[in-house]
Amino acid sequence: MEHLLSGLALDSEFFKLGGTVLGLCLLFLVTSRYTARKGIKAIFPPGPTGLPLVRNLLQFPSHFFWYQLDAWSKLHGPVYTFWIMNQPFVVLNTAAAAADVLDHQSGITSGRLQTIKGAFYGVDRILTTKAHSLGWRAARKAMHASFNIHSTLRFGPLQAYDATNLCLGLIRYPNKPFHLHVHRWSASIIFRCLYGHDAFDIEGDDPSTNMRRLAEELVQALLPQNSIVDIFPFLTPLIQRSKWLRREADTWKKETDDEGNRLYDGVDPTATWSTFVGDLNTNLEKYGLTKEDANWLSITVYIAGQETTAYTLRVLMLAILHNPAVAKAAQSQLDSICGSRAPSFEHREQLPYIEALIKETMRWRPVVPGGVPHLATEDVEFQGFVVPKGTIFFDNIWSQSRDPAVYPDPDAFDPTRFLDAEGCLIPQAPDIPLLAFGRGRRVCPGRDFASNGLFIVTATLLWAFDFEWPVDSKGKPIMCGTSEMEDHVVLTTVRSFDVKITPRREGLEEKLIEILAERDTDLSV
Ligand code: HEM
Repeated sequence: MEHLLSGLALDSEFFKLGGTVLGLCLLFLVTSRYTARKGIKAIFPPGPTGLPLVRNLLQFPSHFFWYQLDAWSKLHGPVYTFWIMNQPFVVLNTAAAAADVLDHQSGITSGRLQTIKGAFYGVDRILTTKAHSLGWRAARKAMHASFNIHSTLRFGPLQAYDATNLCLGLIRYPNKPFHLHVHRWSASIIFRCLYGHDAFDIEGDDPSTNMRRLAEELVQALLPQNSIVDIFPFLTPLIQRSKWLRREADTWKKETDDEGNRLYDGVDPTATWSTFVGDLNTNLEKYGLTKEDANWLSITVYIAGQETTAYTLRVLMLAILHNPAVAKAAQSQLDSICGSRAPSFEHREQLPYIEALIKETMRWRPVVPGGVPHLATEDVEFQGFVVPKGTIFFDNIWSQSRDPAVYPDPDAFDPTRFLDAEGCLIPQAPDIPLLAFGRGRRVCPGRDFASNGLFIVTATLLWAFDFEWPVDSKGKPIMCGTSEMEDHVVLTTVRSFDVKITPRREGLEEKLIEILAERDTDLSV
């Protein structure tokens, strides 16, 4: 009984065999909330055949589920359905299919799974997992006010500062693993735009440690195999009545609430860039939020924005190391536009190759490859199919990004696919946005902020350094393969690897210190 809420035999052979997969949102393995409804004639897209009763459950790998979704897409085409028990999952494998369902019908395809264990953890306070409701709308509105394409520019100076600080950290602490540098960089940016304060130092305290731990605990707690209550919902009243059975969820909620409030109440009033929390606090009434909502929204922004951005930069570095010609082309454009001046946002329009490099990184190895599942809140008709309310849609970003009809030779890493013959960025087709950020009403609200941060950091890194694989004692490069990915439930990134950096400019360290001083002034203006 002890682990009733916290998990059913985590190592259970049953789940090891085929059960686990779908991260935060796929808790419905056995007890789906979906019930086939009388009165409508459902026409599901055909998909893989499964076994009686469990259907496709045992065909699911316990890790990297998007590779299985991709393999099925090769057999069943742009859309197919797979089933876990009686729960249908419709997988959207082309940008056109995803646009048809998630963009053009977003009013009825923007729900999220709600699970019993999730309710114990209070995940309806987290924007990413909130139902498509008035509360979700209020939180999105507040988020949009700070992170829309225009307002997010106010964080530019701090993103430029932290990009420079990352470069300085790489020079000063060359033995520190690259992924830790990157983690500090992305945590510092998101943290500072939320709460203010100074940039994180690479060797000092990491003020985001607690939040990161709590985020990881939540992801683990909500894994399908860790949620017996979603498998046997009749246990719900028992757990509701027992503090002892609820204690893990209650402890998590309290700790997260306390940590969030500590950070929220400690927002730096001297920050000159108008912090997200500062804006929320001033406008609670306008956004229709309580202080508790605002606290949880800030927590969400940290959780949703930190790893995704860091993981993308790790992939970008992997791509550069495997494609030195790409790094050279980017550096040649940087040198001709910026010369000895560090790149800034003012140079952005003249650096289309950097933009293309970032887009290609997100296409080549999207860090949310299976998307975040959307729930149909009404019956949905598309392409001759009728999919009932309660169906879960997978925005299969992985397969969409490697559709050869849209991206010829999809395995190649080639930023020029986003450029025209003159080297200018090709305008985005309406149904093919940057796929990595998802779709419809749920599209990532931090996408402009993330793109800005990735632009300035990529430009600054490539302006400052040459990157190579380090070598072993025999002079052999210590490489990481392009498919050596890690599975982080709904996220993925490349495994950690070392990088050899060589400054591209005389006196780079001093120059970076000067730039930091200038950028510090920009921050205080
Ligand atoms: C490269 C970095 C990032 C990637 C690849 C990424 C990707 C995504 C994806 C795929 C979704 C799901 C969209 C859908 O359901 O269709 C999402 C949702 C979300 N993202 Fe991002 N994201 C990134 C950075 C950020 C940042 C920096 C923030 C915050 C400033 C953020 C905040 C959110 C939030 C709050 C949601 C949930 C939206 C909702 O459910 O209504 N993301 N993101």
